[in-house]
Amino acid sequence: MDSSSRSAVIIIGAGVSGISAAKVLAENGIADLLILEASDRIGGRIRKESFGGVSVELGAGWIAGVGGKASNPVWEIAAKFGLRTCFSDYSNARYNIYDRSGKIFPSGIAADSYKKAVDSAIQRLRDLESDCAVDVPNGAELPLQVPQLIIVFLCLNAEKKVEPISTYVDFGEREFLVADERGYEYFLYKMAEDFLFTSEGRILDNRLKLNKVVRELQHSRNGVTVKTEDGFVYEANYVILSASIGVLQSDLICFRPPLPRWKTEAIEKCDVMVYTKIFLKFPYKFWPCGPDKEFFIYAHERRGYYTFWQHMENAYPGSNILVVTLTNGESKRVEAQSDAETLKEAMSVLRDIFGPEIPTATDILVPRWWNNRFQRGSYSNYPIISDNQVVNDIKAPVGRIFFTGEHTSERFNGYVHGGYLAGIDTSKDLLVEIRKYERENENKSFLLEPLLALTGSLTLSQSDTVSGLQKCDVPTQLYLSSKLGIPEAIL
Ligand SMILES: Cc1cc2nc3c(=O)[nH]c(=O)nc-3n(C[C@H](O)[C@H](O)[C@H](O)COP(=O)(O)OP(=O)(O)OC[C@H]3O[C@@H](n4cnc5c(N)ncnc54)[C@H](O)[C@@H]3O)c2cc1C
Repeated sequence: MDSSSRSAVIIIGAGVSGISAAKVLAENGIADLLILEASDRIGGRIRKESFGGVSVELGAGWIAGVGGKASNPVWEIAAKFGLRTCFSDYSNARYNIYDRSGKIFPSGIAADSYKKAVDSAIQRLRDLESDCAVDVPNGAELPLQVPQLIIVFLCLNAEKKVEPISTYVDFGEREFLVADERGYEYFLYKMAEDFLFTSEGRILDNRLKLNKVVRELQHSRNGVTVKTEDGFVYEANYVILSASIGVLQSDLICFRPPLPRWKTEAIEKCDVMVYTKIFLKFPYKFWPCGPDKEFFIYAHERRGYYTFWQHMENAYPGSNILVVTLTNGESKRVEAQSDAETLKEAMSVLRDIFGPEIPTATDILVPRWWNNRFQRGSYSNYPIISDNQVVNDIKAPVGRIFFTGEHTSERFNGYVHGGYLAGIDTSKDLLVEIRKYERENENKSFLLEPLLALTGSLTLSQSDTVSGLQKCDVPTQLYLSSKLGIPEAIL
């Protein structure tokens, strides 16, 4: 058992939603909080790693939704802390489509194919069969993080309820790649600095506990007992759980009593998207560079086979790094094989495009989001045609357990700003609950004391009225609660 006493709130997970939730609580006077994080770092799906002499982002890489009528809060924070970013102009990707023989599709055909791809996406949406990828020539597949394709959905006027992508409607259509040696996660450290004790860029506050894998949440109307894999037990009045939808779908965390059916059904309904950026380091550049060449597409008959490429010269000139993006089935397939096998496949694609003479990559980095038991995927993906009930149920608290994370954001799920805003929302909901509880208890103590004095059977001090009542016998409880109209609170 950990020596720490009961906390007001335990936050599980130190990704962007957990940190923003904790910050709001701290700013509102809940200093007695504890953050339990399974991994050895904060950031969750915001994660940098040194590769090929620069800092690359294995998870979130872009600040998506910039330049619109409202300001993206993550963009504002990044600007405040001077995070280095560069604009990603995807618009030319359509003119850089290579076939298997390395020939670039003539711009007319490419544009036409692109239009077909867009039409195909619309059709698939209308058929309610969208699986987050669309066809390009030869049946290749593009990940839907490519904004132009996402924008397509904005224009949809389908007869069913097809929601536009709120990020682009609200915050704008521009995307900026974070290209900062301190990493995207730097803004999280800066946020944490506001309420946790830090020194020389490190968080030293013992309210943040790393390497604490939560395995069990035992909850009742009196509080939550949190058990971690290393055998520690923590008590809290409330818990905020920010684990991803993939983790909620797995058996990592056991709930006692189990979550109600409406909750588990909603959790199961949300798809998990797997999105993988594979980094390749080369001794020198052999791909075309320039402002309209950052992205290129490989059209292969197999859907999603090493389709979407980006060079990192704009972000880090001279880094000689290429990134290829895979999704879902291809991501899982590649995660299951050795990096050497993946390197072989990627090199074969690049030799198709640029010829046999190109050098072999000297290094490869393959993130494994699907097999990471603290993530189980990259981000949530709600069925495009659905009502808000699923997300509302996923977000709804169960007793004293509150849920947060990008998957609980009705408008911005799947994005960093979705996680950030979800953390704020969840903490605000919890604060309302805490204040309500405090008010009710103040009223109870105020009303109970004279009443109890009258009965002459109990003598309770004002401070222990509620906990004391739990010790008295059931008839007395029933009597008092019916008198006071608070049946649930003291039984
Ligand atoms: C490859 C990839 C690319 C992406 N690209 C973009 C992008 O370009 N732009 C964008 O805006 N978004 C992008 N996203 C999405 C974005 O990263 C997420 O939406 C956001 O970071 C999620 O934050 P979160 O706090 O909800 O969850 P997380 O970051 O997953 O935080 C949850 C935390 O809970 C911890 N945890 C899990 N289980 C337990 C447990 N049992 N006990 C204790 N701790 C636990 C985890 O370790 C994690 O730290 C991308 C994601 C991925 C993976």
